[in-house]
Amino acid sequence: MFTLNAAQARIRDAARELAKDAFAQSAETDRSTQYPWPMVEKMTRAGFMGMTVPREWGGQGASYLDAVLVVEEMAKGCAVCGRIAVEANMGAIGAIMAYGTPAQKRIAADLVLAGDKPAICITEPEAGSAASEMTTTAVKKGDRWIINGVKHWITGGGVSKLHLIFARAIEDGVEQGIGGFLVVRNGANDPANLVVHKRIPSMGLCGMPEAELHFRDLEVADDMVLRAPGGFKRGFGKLMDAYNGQRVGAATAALGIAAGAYDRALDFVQQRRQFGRPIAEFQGLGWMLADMSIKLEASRALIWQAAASAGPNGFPDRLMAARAKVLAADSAVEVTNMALQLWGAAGYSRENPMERAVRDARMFPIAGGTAQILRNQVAEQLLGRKLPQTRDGMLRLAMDEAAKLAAE
Ligand SMILES: CC(C)(COP(=O)(O)OP(=O)(O)OC[C@H]1O[C@@H](n2cnc3c(N)ncnc32)[C@H](O)[C@@H]1OP(=O)(O)O)[C@@H](O)C(=O)NCCC(=O)NCCSC(=O)CCS(=O)O
Ligand SMILES: Cc1cc2nc3c(=O)[nH]c(=O)nc-3n(C[C@H](O)[C@H](O)[C@H](O)COP(=O)(O)OP(=O)(O)OC[C@H]3O[C@@H](n4cnc5c(N)ncnc54)[C@H](O)[C@@H]3O)c2cc1C
Repeated sequence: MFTLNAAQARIRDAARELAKDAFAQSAETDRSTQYPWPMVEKMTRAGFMGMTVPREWGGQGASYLDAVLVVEEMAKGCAVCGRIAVEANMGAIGAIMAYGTPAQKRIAADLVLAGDKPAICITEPEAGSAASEMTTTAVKKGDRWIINGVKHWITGGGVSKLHLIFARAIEDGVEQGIGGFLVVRNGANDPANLVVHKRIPSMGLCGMPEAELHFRDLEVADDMVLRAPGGFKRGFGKLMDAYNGQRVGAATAALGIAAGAYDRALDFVQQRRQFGRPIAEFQGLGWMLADMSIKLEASRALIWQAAASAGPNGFPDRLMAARAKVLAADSAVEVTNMALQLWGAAGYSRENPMERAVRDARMFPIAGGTAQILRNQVAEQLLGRKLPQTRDGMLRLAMDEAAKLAAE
């Protein structure tokens, strides 16, 4: 069981205070679909952007556990702000701080500490869950790499400056594996060959742009290649290792949205009266509140366990991250729906925050590895073996096993 120490409690309390401002503007962010820049400025001043960046690069060297405390509180007030806190502390920035050159770390730290939320560019129209089937290429030409391809559902596309692009690295016509390529976008047309093709309208989290990005002969200098240990051959695995941090962050954003809805439902049922008494007195509603709190506490326990598994310079454990994300994402969908139900028709109104919480929560069993894919990953870790999802992968596995049996 975890108890927060005094420093962690202070971080949580500071975030809880700022989340009041975040809540005050969250309906307008949802309505306008505009990125909440005023809140980003406040989060930057509060030290919540880039808090996990090591001290030597100007950050606080905060742990993943510190960061999830901030993400949960910010997401309780404003789901978009919660997601901003995730990507400003985990995912791309975590990968760069682990694998980057000093120059790359300097660039990334300066951007994030000044309020940038990096974009991580993995998914393609034909490679979603099957992300390793991506077709975006980076072809080496002299001391540069030329990137061509399309990524979609890129969170922050159009507002983010720092981009970590996953692409197939090709040298001398030979594919080397999947690598990470860093590109800084400084404005609408810079670099011109990173095109924000369109914004994808979404159901929830409406102040966060989701975009389709086109790379058309986008040039990346060799010194902006993020080289993880093991080179391109291990590139995808190493980048996914870092991505486990963002999975824990996404789980926490889901938890925060659900916890915010729960708090508001708990208040509501004690105020709202029907049949001459507060609706909280109806046993069926009490059981709903009980189930909601159980799901939230269980999610928080798995999230904190996963965050704490990272250790000082590592990433959260893959199995723990997947478990936490599955539970928190599925629970957020259930808990926000129950919270809306407790508010009755008022919950269904766009004048109140409940319907927004339901829409905001819905992304989490999809993005960051779907609920189904992450269950596959949990099963793989439990069984200690790969569970290939392609037909030829299954066939190869069966043939290997048959060959082994024949040899015995
Ligand atoms: C991993 C998958 C894409 C399945 O693809 P494959 O079957 O080709 O992959 P594997 O053989 O399982 O893995 C290849 C390689 O990578 C290593 N790996 C994979 N996952 C992890 C991990 N979580 N942690 C550490 N290492 C990992 C694996 O061990 C292999 O390494 P070796 O070759 O053995 O050395 C698929 O399972 C998958 O994860 N799909 C989901 C894709 C996804 O999560 N996309 C997220 C996009 S970003 C986003 O959505 C942001 C939203 S947010 O709010 O955060
Ligand atoms: C709001 C939002 C933000 C996102 N942000 C980013 C981002 O910043 N960067 C980025 O790169 N991507 C991002 N994504 C993309 C996200 O990672 C993908 O949507 C996700 O990986 C699933 O891919 P897909 O949508 O193509 O679904 P598909 O892979 O086509 O899956 C469709 C359905 O089939 C199921 N399925 C697929 N394969 C299997 C299997 N083997 N076993 C069982 N079920 C399976 C899935 O679970 C799902 O239910 C975001 C998505 C959303 C919705």
